[in-house]
Amino acid sequence: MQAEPPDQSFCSAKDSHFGETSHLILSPSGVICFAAYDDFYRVMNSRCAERSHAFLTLSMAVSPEKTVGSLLKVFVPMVESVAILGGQGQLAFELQCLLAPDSGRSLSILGREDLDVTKAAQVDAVLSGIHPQIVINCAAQTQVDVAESTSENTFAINATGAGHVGRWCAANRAKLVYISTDHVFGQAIDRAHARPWRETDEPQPVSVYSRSKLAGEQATLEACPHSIVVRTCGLYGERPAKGKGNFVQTMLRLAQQRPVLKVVDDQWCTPSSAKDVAQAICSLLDDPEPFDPTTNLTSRIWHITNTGSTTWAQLAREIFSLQGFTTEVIPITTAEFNAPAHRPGYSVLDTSRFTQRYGELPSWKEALATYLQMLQRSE
Ligand SMILES: NC(=O)C1=CN([C@@H]2O[C@H](COP(=O)(O)OP(=O)(O)OC[C@H]3O[C@@H](n4cnc5c(N)ncnc54)[C@H](OP(=O)(O)O)[C@@H]3O)[C@@H](O)[C@H]2O)C=CC1
Ligand SMILES: Cc1cn([C@H]2C[C@H](O)[C@@H](COP(=O)(O)OP(=O)(O)O[C@H]3O[C@@H](C)C(=O)[C@@H](O)[C@H]3O)O2)c(=O)[nH]c1=O
Repeated sequence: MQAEPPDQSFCSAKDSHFGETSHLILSPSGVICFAAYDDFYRVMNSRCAERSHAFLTLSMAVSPEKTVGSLLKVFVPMVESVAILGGQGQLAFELQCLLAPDSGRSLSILGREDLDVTKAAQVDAVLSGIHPQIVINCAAQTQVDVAESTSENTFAINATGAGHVGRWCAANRAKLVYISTDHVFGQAIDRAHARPWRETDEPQPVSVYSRSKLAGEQATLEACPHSIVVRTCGLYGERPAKGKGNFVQTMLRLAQQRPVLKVVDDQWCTPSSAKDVAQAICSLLDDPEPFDPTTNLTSRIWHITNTGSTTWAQLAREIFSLQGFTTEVIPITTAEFNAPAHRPGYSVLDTSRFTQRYGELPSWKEALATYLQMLQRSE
């Protein structure tokens, strides 16, 4: 096979598998050449052998100071492919924007109609047809109140379906990320004595949705040794879910209809930008350590939200203030809102384990301002 003529529109991406000194250079045609390092061949050989990829070695007269053009010594297919399940959802949209092909990975976006996680045979057939090295399971029934009256279906998706995906990933040595929720910490505790929940704290889910998500976490971690769980909260993204929307866009919509809105003021959490959380998930994907199968189960759980905490009523006020709306927010209690599902009184997540290793996400106020500016630009 004749090597492709080098073109200069390469981008360089550090590859964490080979440490800081090596660079992978991605050509637009999707092959990867590199500044050669001996260990690169050893690992790449084994990787490509695993995937029965052609591993073409051309002449090997390589030295780091040569130009990209002369460094075209080894062509390898894409080294990692990613499949995102629940691919038509809010978080999946942000992930696919970040994991686009020029990030050095190939991407499969699988909506429910492409892959229904409740159907084990379809999970096996579709994933075996793609053979992703990384699976991000964003598939879920996320309508918390609807879940109260659809327990069987909710568990089939959020828990049993997660197990199907976990088993395929285990059998095919794929890394797996399961997205979970702050709602697993359902206990309504006194705000004055509360501290953010750590990954090692015992969950106390109080709704069908939160119980199904906790079961999904357990199914994932037990089925697949190379899996992690990312718990987050109150996601708002550019493409809200069909059935659920997101709180920010709901508030913007209701404010157009009513001058006064009643919003609960006794649920403390950290509503987060789906884009920021997706960026954080990409940090985890770039680091092999979190997927180390020898770590214990809780070490494979990561809390990721923007920083700070608030109530939904305070968030609503901040939305309207930033938008210059005069909408009045009347604080009410969860009991007064009287929704079908119980919700945590305090579900602020302690994200220090993630931030110590990868850095802090923006504050919830900064994230909200950025999001609203994005919405205004896209109008
Ligand atoms: N939204 C939030 O505030 C938070 C979400 N999370 C978690 O993050 C993840 C992503 O959330 P988000 O993007 O907001 O959710 P969305 O509701 O936007 O997306 C979920 C996607 O899963 C799909 N889906 C539903 N059932 C199945 C199935 N059986 N097989 C395959 N796909 C299915 C849905 O498809 P369809 O549209 O056809 O139903 C939808 O596109 C979920 O796991 C959620 O529990 C965690 C904390 C907060
Ligand atoms: C629309 C509205 C909601 N609320 C309350 C209801 C609820 O307690 C809170 C948030 O409303 P939402 O409908 O956004 O929320 P909710 O379904 O509670 O959102 C949850 O979604 C799932 C998927 C998660 O994983 C959680 O992290 C959380 O984000 O605000 C009001 O008080 N007034 C209103 O006008």
